[in-house]
This record gives sequence, C-alpha cells and structure tokens, in this order.
Amino acid sequence: MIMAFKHIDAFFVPYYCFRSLCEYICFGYSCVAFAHNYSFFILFTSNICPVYYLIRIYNKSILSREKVFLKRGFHMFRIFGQLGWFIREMKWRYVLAFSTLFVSDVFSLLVPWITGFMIDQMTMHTLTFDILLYVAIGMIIIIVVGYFFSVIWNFIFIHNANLLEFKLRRRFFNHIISLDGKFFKKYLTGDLMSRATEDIQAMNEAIDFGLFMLAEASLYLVLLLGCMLVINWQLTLIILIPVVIVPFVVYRLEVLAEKYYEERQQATSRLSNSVLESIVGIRVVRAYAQEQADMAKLNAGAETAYHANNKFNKLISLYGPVFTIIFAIILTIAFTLGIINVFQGNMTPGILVTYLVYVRMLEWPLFALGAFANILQRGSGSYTRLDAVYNETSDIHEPVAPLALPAIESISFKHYAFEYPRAHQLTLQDLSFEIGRGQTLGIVGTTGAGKTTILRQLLLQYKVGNGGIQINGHDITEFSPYDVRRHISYVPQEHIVFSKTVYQNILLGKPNATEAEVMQAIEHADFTKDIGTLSHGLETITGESGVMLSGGQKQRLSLARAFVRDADVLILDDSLSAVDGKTEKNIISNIMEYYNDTIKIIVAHRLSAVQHADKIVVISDGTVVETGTHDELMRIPNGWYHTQFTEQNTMDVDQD
Ligand SMILES: Nc1ncnc2c1ncn2[C@@H]1O[C@H](COP(=O)(O)OP(=O)(O)OP(=O)(O)O)[C@@H](O)[C@H]1O
Repeated sequence: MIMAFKHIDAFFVPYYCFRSLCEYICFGYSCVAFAHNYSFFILFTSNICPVYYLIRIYNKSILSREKVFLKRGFHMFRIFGQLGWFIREMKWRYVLAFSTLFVSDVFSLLVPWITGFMIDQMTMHTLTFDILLYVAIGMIIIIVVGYFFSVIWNFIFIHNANLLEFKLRRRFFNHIISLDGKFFKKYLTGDLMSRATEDIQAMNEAIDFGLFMLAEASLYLVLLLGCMLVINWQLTLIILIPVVIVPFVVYRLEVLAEKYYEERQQATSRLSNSVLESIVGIRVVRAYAQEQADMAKLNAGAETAYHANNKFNKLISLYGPVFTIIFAIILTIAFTLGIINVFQGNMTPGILVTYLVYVRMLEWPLFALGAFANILQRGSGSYTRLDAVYNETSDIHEPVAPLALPAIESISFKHYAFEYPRAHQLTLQDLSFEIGRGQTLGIVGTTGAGKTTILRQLLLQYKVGNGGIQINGHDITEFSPYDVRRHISYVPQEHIVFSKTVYQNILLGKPNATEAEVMQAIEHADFTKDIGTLSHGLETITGESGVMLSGGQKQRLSLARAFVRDADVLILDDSLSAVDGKTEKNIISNIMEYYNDTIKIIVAHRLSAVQHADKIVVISDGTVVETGTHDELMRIPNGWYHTQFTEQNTMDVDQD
C-alpha cells in the first residue's frame, strides 16, 4: 500500500488518500473492537477492505491504473489458457496429483493439532500411557502415508514437466520446418535456438512448477486458514489484514520484471547468435587474424547478457524479502494477540501452540505465491517470444483440393516475375523456358543474375510470383508442395553435411535405399576412390558440417545423396565447381547414361558442365537473354555464352 502510495500520479492523490484513510480507520476499529471483544465489529472491519476493493472492481468507475493491474494479472495467467490443451490431455494425471496433494496436505496439518492436544493433556495432567501410545502410532501412520502421497504427486508433476517440454519442442520444430524462406530471413539461428531452449524451459516451469505452486499454495492456504478460523476466527481475520498489500507489491515488481526479462532474453539471443557465428566461422576468423576482435565482440555480448541477467535477478530476488516481511508482521500480530487470548481465557496454551504452528506454516504458501508470480512472469515473457514464432505463417499454402502428381513430366516458366520479401525490386522478370522428361537444361549467367532464385521457385521455398510456373501443364500451386518436392533431387550450392557417417548422410536422400543402391549412387558421383581413403570408409563420421571431408568430397557426397533418391527431377546448383575437369566429365557422362529419363537442371559457372545440355539459357538481371544448344549459342558472335566459353577454354589450355 505504502509503495503504491509513493508512486502514484498527482491526479490520483485524493483517491489514494481516501482509500488509505479508510484502511487505517478499519484497522483502528479492529484493534478497539478486539480489545472489547466485539466480534461483530471485528468481522465487519476485517472484511471492509476486501469488500471495498470488490466494489471498486465491479464498479464502472474503476480507475485506469487498476484496469491495467487486472489486465497484467490476467496476462500472466494467459499461459494456462494457451497451454490448456496439455492440461486437458493430462487431466486425469492432474486430478490424481491434486488429490494426493490434498491428502498429504491434510496429513501435515494433523501434526500441529496433535502437538497442541498433547501439550494440553500434559498441562491438565490427563496424559495416560494409552493416549501416548495411540498418538505415537498415529504420528507414524500420518508421516508414512503423507510421505507416500507426496511421492505420488511429485512424480506426476516431474513427469508432466518433461512431457510438456518434449511436446513444446516438437511443436516448435514442426512449426518452423513448415515455414518458408521469409521466416528464416527474419530470425537469426542463435535467436531461434534460444527460443527453442530457454523460452520453452521457462514456459515449462510456468505451466508445471507454477501450476504445482499455485495448487499447493492455495490448497495449503485454504486448509490452514480453515483450521485457523475454526480455532479463533476473530484473531485469524485480524492477522490477514497485512495480506492486502500483496497485490500492489506484485504489480509494481511485475511491470519492471516484464521489461527486464525481455531485455535479458534479447541479450541471450544475440549472444547465442554471436557464439554460433564465431564457432562456425572459426577458420576464417583465424585466417584473417581476427581472434582478438572476435573475442572482444563475444565478451561485449557476454557482458551485456550478464548485466541484463543481473538486473532481472536482482529485481526477482525482491519477492522473497517482501513476502518474508509480510509474514513477520502476521506472526508478530498472531503471537501478541494469541498470548492476550490465553490470558483472557479464550484459548488453552496447547491450542495457542497449534495456532502459532499453523501461522508459521503460512510462510510457505505466501512465499510460494510470490515465487509463483515470479515463475509466471518469466513464462509469460517467454510465451510472448514463442508466440511470435508460432504466429509466423508460411506464404506457401496447401491447395484445398490438390491435384495428384504421380510424376513430373514437364516444367515451364511463363513470363515469370518474382520479388524477394521486402526486397523492393524484381529478381526475376519476364522469365520463360520449358523442359520435358529426359531433357537437360543448363542455366548459366553472371553472378547474382538470379540462377539460384529460379531453382528456389521450383522447390517452393517462397510464395510463387507473378506469371506462372507449370508442371505437366498445370499451375504449380495446384499441387501439394510436399508432392512437388518429393519428385525432386536437389544438390544446393552450399553443401549441407550432417555430423553422421558418410553412409547415413547419403541415406538421407532415400532412407529405405539398399546398400547396393547406395554403392551405385557413390559410383555415379565418382566418389568410390575417396571412400577407400577415408579412415573408416563409409562408416567415417563426417564431423560437424563435414569438417573431415574436402570441399570436392562434400560435393560428391551431396551428389550421391541426390542420385540415390532417383527422383523425376535432378537439380544441381553449381555442384561440380569443386571437382577437377576429369571428375566433372565422369560425373556428367554418368548423369547422361544412368539418368537419361530424368529432367536435369544444371546451374554452372564452368560452361563445360552444361555443354552437352539439350537447352542452355543465359540469365542476366533475372531474365533470359540467350537461349539454345551449345552449338547454337556459339554461333552468336559477341554473345555472353560465346565470349565466356572462349575465355574459359583459353584459360584451360593455358593451365594445361
Ligand atoms: N533471400 C533473399 N532476399 C533478398 N534478395 C536475395 C535473397 N537471395 C538472393 N537475393 C538477391 O537476388 C539476386 C539473385 O541471387 P541468386 O542467388 O539467385 O543469384 P545467382 O545467379 O545464383 O548468383 P551466383 O551465380 O553468384 O550463385 C541477388 O542480387 C541476390 O542479392
């Protein structure tokens, strides 16, 4: 209350003055009434504050600050709504957990009651051996059964926590994998990693540990207060007065905590990304002697994360003392007024002991509610970050009634135009060509002309642009994107090699391929000789990003992966750039011989890789500027193809 009073705007001063005055008058009345033992006044004055707030809440004239307060409260609880699917899925487990929690809480409340009973038996000299024996046996049963039940609910909560984390992570990956290139351009890898680990963990704690704390603390609070009201309801109502300040304290802390948490998560995301880039690029960093600069960058990132973390944790650590102070006030009031009650003959010493132990036990639920607010706060911040990813949608949609696509027989681009998201200029324009089954299309042109962009359109990595792409005479959007990709083998420009064995890397192209099929693909990629030189042959672990392999080996491994798939369309994006002329010739002649029924699209800078093609298109500024076979293009004097081919041939002759 005092904190809220300190920070109010001038406009609200009269309102808060009035409210504080009411509360002080209420408290004064309580004390006087208690001294004269006027229970009606105690009941009335102890309840006037909550009733006052309830009236304010339901009143239309509610002040905007309180509206924000309520909104924030509900915002924190929104997580339970969003993760309601999990709670519903696990409802019977939760019912069992809460039932056992209830039983173990009830059992733990019996112990102080028995203690008080025994003290009264002793002070009244009525304690017999039989009573002592029954009480001892009763205590053992209570402790053992209580423990047994607490093991059950503990186990259920921990198990649910792990299961939820697993499900959230799987959902996260399933979602991002369905998104298109626009999403991956927007989010950095390190940021996504931080969301997939830290934020999911925070939500996990909110829904599970938070839920447990909420259930345990409120149940305990209700049971304890029930027992305390039965023992002395007047005293109980008085000691509850300090609790009214709790919502104000939580509100004040929460506003700051939300801001600091976001800052902390952003700093962590940036740091993750910097670390990732430094590790992946360590060889380049070393080659350019940039270790010191890189270290300085990482240290700066780590320092920012450290300060953001500290700021948040310092604030969060205030929850503990605040609740401890509130509890200390409660305990002092209970202790003083309890002794007065004993002197007045309203309580026996045994009942006072039982009562004070119950008051002492209030510390846990009060602390837990504070910790719960903290956990929920983090979860709510993380929820916002994860929600941003979950709300990302792909621009590539599954058609309502997709056409069946048993095989790809032909592909054509018709006056096609495409612009990358937020690029503000066309990368492809008025692009037209076609290719049929068994044919080879060579795509060449200056660097940055749009060759890879053409391939990305076929793989449906972005929303289809204007004009049209047709497959078997139908618009590409009439087919399921999954079906289209299923018929394509793709070797990208940058070779993706996973940290698995060579064999497993190739199997990725066709998981159910036989060993003979894998060996054949290796043969076609001219990779057989290299396998013999690897330490464990096909079982050699390639290391992270294929660090154990040379550039040419990585390229041929990627080719073998595409060959084993044996799809209707084979796309090679500058995939022969790292092999020598002889190996290139071998691979090309294998493609021509063994994949003669396949549609082959070959992007290349070295024109010898497309010389054999049925059709070659020269791309410049996203459009076709020359088209024809090798011979036809060579007949265009001063044409791009003619010039390039002549230059490349001269260089090859010079090198020989
Ligand atoms: N994701 C993207 N967002 C925006 N612009 C992009 C994106 N990817 C590529 N571009 C731009 O599109 C243009 C064509 O790029 P593309 O990779 O298709 O060229 P390319 O002909 O394959 O080049 P290279 O021969 O060097 O591989 C370039 O100007 C490039 O900067």
